[in-house]
Amino acid sequence: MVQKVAVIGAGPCGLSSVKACLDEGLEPTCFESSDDIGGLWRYKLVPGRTNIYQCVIINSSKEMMAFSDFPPPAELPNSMHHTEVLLYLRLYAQTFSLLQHIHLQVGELIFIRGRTSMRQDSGTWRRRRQTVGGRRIFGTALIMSFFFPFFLRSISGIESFKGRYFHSWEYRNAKGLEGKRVVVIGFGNCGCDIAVDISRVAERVYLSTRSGAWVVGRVGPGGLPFDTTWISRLVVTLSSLFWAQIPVINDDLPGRIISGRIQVKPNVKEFRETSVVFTDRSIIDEVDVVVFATGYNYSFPFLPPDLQAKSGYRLRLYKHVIPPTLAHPTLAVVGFIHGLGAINSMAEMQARWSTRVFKGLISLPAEDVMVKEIETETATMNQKFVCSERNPLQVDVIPYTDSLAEQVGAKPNILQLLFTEPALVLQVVLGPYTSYQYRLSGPGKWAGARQAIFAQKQRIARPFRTRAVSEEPGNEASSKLSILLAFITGAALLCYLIYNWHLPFFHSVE
Ligand SMILES: Cc1cc2nc3c(=O)[nH]c(=O)nc-3n(C[C@H](O)[C@H](O)[C@H](O)COP(=O)(O)OP(=O)(O)OC[C@H]3O[C@@H](n4cnc5c(N)ncnc54)[C@H](O)[C@@H]3O)c2cc1C
Repeated sequence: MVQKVAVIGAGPCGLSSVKACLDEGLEPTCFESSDDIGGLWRYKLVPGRTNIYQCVIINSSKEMMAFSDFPPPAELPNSMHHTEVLLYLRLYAQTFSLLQHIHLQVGELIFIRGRTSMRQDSGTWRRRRQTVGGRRIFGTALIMSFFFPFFLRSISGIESFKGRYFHSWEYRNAKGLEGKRVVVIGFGNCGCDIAVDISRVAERVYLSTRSGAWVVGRVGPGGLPFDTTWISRLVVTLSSLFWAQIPVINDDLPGRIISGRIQVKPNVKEFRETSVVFTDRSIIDEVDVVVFATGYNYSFPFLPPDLQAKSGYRLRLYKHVIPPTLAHPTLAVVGFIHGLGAINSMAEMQARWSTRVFKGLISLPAEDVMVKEIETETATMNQKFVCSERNPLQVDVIPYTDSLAEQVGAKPNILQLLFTEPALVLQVVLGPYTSYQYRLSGPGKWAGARQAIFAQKQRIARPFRTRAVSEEPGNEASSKLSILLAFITGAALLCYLIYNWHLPFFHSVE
């Protein structure tokens, strides 16, 4: 009998989960509470469950965020606006006929475990609300992660503050903030994006940070996307000790700081009626608006409480996916993961791994072994990364995804490829770490994967080709000269870096 799988949410992780089920011959039904697919990437003027602001541009470049068997259209820009991310998701859903498996506007869902007796877990899941499709029993469930805004209400005096304050979750655009004095609290990606956006119209923006961050631009060497140069198997292996904290991706922030439009401040100590006091005792008066870009907490309200056990700040999930305490491994959490890279490819691999666990093709260790592994991993994670309630977990993206891919049977065999296809190995090891490499072999092998890898540089270059450039001999000579100059500049830069121990394109804001 075909196993039925309930997939909750039709955001990027839900869509790739539906596809993973279909690829494995399972029968998915996806339940989406809103009226459309796309999750967070469907911009709504009125705040909904998941939200983005009007200016959001994706942090990872298009090739780095692509699903493993669906390269984005070459003509899309490398750093896509949220409308283009949504377009990509719609194309993905259409191409793989996912829409027919998705129910929209299903209302709130609660899943309860099926039981064969009072004590015996049957391993099935039953939907409690029956708005769509009547009573349904599912063999397995794939759920996405759900976040809610985290307010720093602990800062004293917020109740006496007479200005306006809100969480970044409510922010859409800078309308209404013209000429205002605004304090943005939080130096993460949202806080920095929003501070930059508001700083174009406000009188002044103050950006408060507790511990600073590395700020990285999207534009890397040669005008190419930064991540396609810096996130390769080789570079990441060589620099794995470098990233204790996920950097802030922002091209405009340094320019706004240097021009004084944004002033960086330390942590907020207290609020007064019209002013904000910082921990260095400096005070900003006549503050009109405070934006709490203080991140998100997660919650899985539809799950039984015993499955919400935590290890450190993270949920206690084996491989960050499956609760170890279930009598039957029939529930997986997909996309509850952070690392230096796009969530899409990690979540997609989690879904591929989960569906094979559901089918019994991957067997899990005994409960105590899984629990021990989770605790050890949590301890290592806490040592290596800056984890907190709002950044509950972080992984090294490549080793983590490889470890799942290995069990799926889709990890690229680099040693073997070295002998059979050395040109491909160069792309896989030195080229951008794109997810097509997980479709070269094994279950889910895609005939187009090899070509997708070889053509990724052309797809990256395509949006830059906006005009015809003449190929006159003069141009050739000047391009040779450019290469020579680039070489000399590179050598000089390297000497400078070694001397000063800095890396380009990174700005540390403390
Ligand atoms: C401002 C912002 C920028 C970001 N930028 C990036 C980026 O550049 N790169 C990146 O990799 N990640 C980024 N992220 C992270 C982002 O969370 C992921 O890109 C991605 O959207 C996660 O996919 P998801 O499917 O898990 O969740 P979502 O996209 O949030 O989708 C979840 C879906 O589930 C539905 N749902 C929720 N509860 C229920 C329920 N009870 N029943 C049924 N349906 C339900 C929601 O309506 C929604 O459609 C960003 C996040 C934010 C907030």
